[in-house]
Amino acid sequence: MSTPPVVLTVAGTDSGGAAGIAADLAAIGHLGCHGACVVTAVTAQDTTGVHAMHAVPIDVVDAQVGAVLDDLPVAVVKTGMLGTPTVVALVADRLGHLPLVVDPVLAATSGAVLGDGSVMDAYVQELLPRALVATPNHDEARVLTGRDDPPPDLAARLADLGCAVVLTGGPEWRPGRRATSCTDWVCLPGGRPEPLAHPAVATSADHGTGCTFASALAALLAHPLAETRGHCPHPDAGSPPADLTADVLVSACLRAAAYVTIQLTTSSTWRLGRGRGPVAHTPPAQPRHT
Ligand SMILES: Nc1ncnc2c1ncn2[C@@H]1O[C@H](COP(=O)(O)OP(=O)(O)O)[C@@H](O)[C@H]1O
Ligand SMILES: Cc1ncc(COP(=O)(O)OP(=O)(O)O)c(N)n1
Repeated sequence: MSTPPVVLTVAGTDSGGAAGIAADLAAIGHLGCHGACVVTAVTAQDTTGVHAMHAVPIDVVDAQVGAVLDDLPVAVVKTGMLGTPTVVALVADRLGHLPLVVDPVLAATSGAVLGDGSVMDAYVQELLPRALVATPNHDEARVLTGRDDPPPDLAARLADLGCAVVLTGGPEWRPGRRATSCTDWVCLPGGRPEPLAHPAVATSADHGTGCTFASALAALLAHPLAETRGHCPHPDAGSPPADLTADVLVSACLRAAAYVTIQLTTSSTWRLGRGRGPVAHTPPAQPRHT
């Protein structure tokens, strides 16, 4: 195997091994990249919720960033739980010259707040304008825009900040009806939102799905970006790539959603924990060809 592209995840830990760094490093590795990590926060978390949180001191976050940048040719940075506006600003400042896939984590599905209003403001003002791609879910998009609009309108509004947007959507369960599909909305700055639909997996083992999708997308973008920009983008290489075409983004989104679907199918028969179980982080099973 040739040298893999490096994807750096900047995120929090989940003691239950479902979301955050655990999900990120598994997806990044499964999709042929080397994962490096900067830990921003430690959470005491399980399948039922988040029980405690500790923000890693900013000088230690900064030292982790420095250690990675000094030694490894980072192709893409993926961000998850950043936790404080200071960490959001540090990422924009120290990593803003690299292609950034920003998952603007503000809350866990269990309801726990992982980023408050000041973090939300920092995303809008400092990080999203420098990102290559943002991957909010519908709730995060509503909070970031302050509007309660349909997903395609929110995707277009966020893309006006200057980044491509993949607004993710899990299955919509309505009383008496089983959802059969999920729709993600993709929008490039100045472009029209396009729906990408894929089959829904019926499962309650989906904790960590958003982290897994964003990391899979980062890994799948790292391959073409490392190829066109060279394997070792120097920290001073300049502005983020203008080479993210709609075709490249859509293809990476479809493949990231297919990876998530395979992992959700695997974990759908597991019985782990008392709440929403983890999405599988075991090596992916081959998709079935009928
Ligand atoms: N039950 C499911 N079956 C298939 N795909 C799913 C399912 N739930 C979520 N996904 C997909 O996983 C990705 C992230 O989902 P989403 O639920 O929006 O993340 P989050 O955990 O941040 O809310 C999207 O591509 C979404 O369509
Ligand atoms: C440490 C940590 N980071 C992120 C999340 C959110 O995870 P996500 O996959 O977006 O969604 P849920 O799994 O919470 O539905 C988290 N819970 N913990």
